[in-house]
Amino acid sequence: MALIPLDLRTNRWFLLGLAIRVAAVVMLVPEVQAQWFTPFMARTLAAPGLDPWTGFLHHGGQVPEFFYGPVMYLFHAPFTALGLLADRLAGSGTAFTGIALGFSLLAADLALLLVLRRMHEGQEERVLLFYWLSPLVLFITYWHGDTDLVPTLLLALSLLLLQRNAPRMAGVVLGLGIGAKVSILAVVPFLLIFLWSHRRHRDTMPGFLLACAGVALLLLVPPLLFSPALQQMLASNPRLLVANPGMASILDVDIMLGGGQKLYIMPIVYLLGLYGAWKVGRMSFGLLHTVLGVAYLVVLLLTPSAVGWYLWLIPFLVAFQLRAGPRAAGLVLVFTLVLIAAKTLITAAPAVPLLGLPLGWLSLLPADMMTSLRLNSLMASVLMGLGIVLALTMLRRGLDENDFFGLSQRPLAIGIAGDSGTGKDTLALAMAGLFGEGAVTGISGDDYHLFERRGKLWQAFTHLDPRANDLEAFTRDALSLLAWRPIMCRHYDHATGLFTPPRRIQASDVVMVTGLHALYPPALRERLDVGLYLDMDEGLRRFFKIRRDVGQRGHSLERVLASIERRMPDYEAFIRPQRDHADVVLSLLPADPVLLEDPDHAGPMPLKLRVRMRRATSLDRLARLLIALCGAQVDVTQAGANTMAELVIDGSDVKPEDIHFTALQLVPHLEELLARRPAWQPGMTGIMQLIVLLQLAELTSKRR
Ligand SMILES: Nc1ncnc2c1ncn2[C@@H]1O[C@H](COP(=O)(O)OP(=O)(O)O)[C@@H](O)[C@H]1O
Ligand SMILES: O=C(COP(=O)(O)O)[C@H](O)[C@H](O)COP(=O)(O)O
Repeated sequence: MALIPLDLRTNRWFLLGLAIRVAAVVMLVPEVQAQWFTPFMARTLAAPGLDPWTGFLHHGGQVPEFFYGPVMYLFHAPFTALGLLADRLAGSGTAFTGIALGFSLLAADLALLLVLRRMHEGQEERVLLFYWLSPLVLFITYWHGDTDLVPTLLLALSLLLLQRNAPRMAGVVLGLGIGAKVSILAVVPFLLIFLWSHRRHRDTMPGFLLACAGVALLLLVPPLLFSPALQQMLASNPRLLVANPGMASILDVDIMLGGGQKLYIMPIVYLLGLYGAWKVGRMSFGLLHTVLGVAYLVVLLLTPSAVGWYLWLIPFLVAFQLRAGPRAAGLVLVFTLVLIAAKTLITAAPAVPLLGLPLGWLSLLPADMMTSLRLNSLMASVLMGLGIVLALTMLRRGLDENDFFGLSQRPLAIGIAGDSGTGKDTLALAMAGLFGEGAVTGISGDDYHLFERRGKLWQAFTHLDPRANDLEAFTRDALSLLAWRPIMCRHYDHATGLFTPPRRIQASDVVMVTGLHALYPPALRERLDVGLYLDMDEGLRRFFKIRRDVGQRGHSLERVLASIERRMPDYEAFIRPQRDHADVVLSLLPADPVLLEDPDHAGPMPLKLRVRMRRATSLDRLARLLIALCGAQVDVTQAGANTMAELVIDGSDVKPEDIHFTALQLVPHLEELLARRPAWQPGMTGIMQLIVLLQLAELTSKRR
């Protein structure tokens, strides 16, 4: 129990679900476990060897007994070995071995709960409701006895690792999943399409694929080569391509083409699913969960599949219910209950050795009703109908949300304008941390200065004069990147005041357009999804600019002071007016202005942040969360007829994890939408990241 987090150990719903599970493991003996899995584990562990499958057949085992890969066997071995020992000591046949197998599944069950809680941080209570108390999980695992929880756990863990920017580890875990049950292979093309759809993930694809393939081949090739029995068991697995008389196969659904030829529906639907995923473009995590869930659902609906396969839906049904709210939960519950009723009609109820009762309400029904194909077909038809409604609902919801980055087919465009030293580069760098290094391409107005530092023409112009900058090229190149076209652009090196040779800049999922004039050209401004203007307190700006330009850019104090004074008219004429075109105006203010009087002050500079927003719903909720979760002081002024809504936030010791938790409250499926866990900055920079993210969320909700 020590592995279980305290908040779970004291949660009544968790304890209820645990009690149900333990009672089921002790009291019920599912037929598939009694007939197949327990004898296989008992016999092979009684005579351990490198090839348990052949050993089992030599000891009179029947096929198909355990048509899983070595990982499934190794997962259950520790628990069932203890059960076998208990049976040896008690002389109780395989009773304890069966119970031990049940507890082995309970361990996988608990691990999957923990994985889903990490995947949906901030929604742990509802994860308990939608997963831990799911009738489907209880029915399939503890009533019917399938062991699909193990590959489902590995699949969910692989998705969590992808979400946590660990693609190589995700590949290893997915390889283990394939080593548990080969059918997980069906997921791999969808994950590759997801990775490919994010330019920042493309270079991680080889690592992910090699790790997955390497682990899967290492686990499956040797046993398959050297164990004819395993070949026989896997090949006879009724769910694979080989159709077995009397048992369902994924090729059961077909259309006769005459002349004995058939058109198998499953391969067609699977390929259409891959094509659909490819056409979506940049896929959020939420949409990846949706695509995988719908793909599995379609496979399940099109094949009278084993009950266990429905477990693979669980992580995606949980994600769907968390995002889509009560109506979705109701739809999933109805689907689940009809599924359980339909499957109960055709599968055996577990034995109850302790009570000796023939369990199952079915024994109360007239015998002929049980075998009536009409009832069975009716249930299957209702299930198909509900399944199609569920699949369409999941797909619509997933596609709607996928628009978080604006149209998922094009880069997101964020503009940051402001005077020199107001924090444009600092904020752009912070936003790159939010979206992921490889996800952001930056284009800076400084690179479009017309002259180098020593140029004589700086006598005629200041940098703030649009005529001293090639704003046409700046606009043209920014729009090229936003159309996914690469550009060739030189760089203005502030360390030397010289231009570097042109270099190729490739577009990515997010394009940050920063510079003195980022909101100046109308053609550029109109294409931005969010326009930010940094309006730093002038005293603070001078303090920061002097410290930077003298310390990092090699200017003399006199030159910087003279430049600041000389630029004031152009600031008023060309830079400040951009503020009226911004969606958000961010102003860093000194929390302790006295510190500015000491130009040599090298310690921390406590800051406040004033935020003015055009699009500002849930302003009060944002303020409340910043106060409650970030420990900040917040003053709110609602928007007026001609004024923007305003927040003044004070709290320079705001921690990144508090900002992350605040963001999850405001944008619950944040990580799914960003397809990663964002890296937050401390203090007011982190708050600025949050404000920009909320603007993007507002933008998407408006587009829906
Ligand atoms: N959010 C911030 N928090 C703390 N200091 C900042 C922040 N933004 C800017 N600064 C300070 O101001 C200086 C200038 O910032 P910078 O991003 O280079 O401005 P710009 O790109 O607008 O010229 C930085 O060197 C840094 O010391
Ligand atoms: O005003 C700016 C813009 O840069 P920023 O907005 O980053 O301050 C710089 O002074 C010029 O680019 C020249 O740079 P340098 O002083 O290196 O010649």
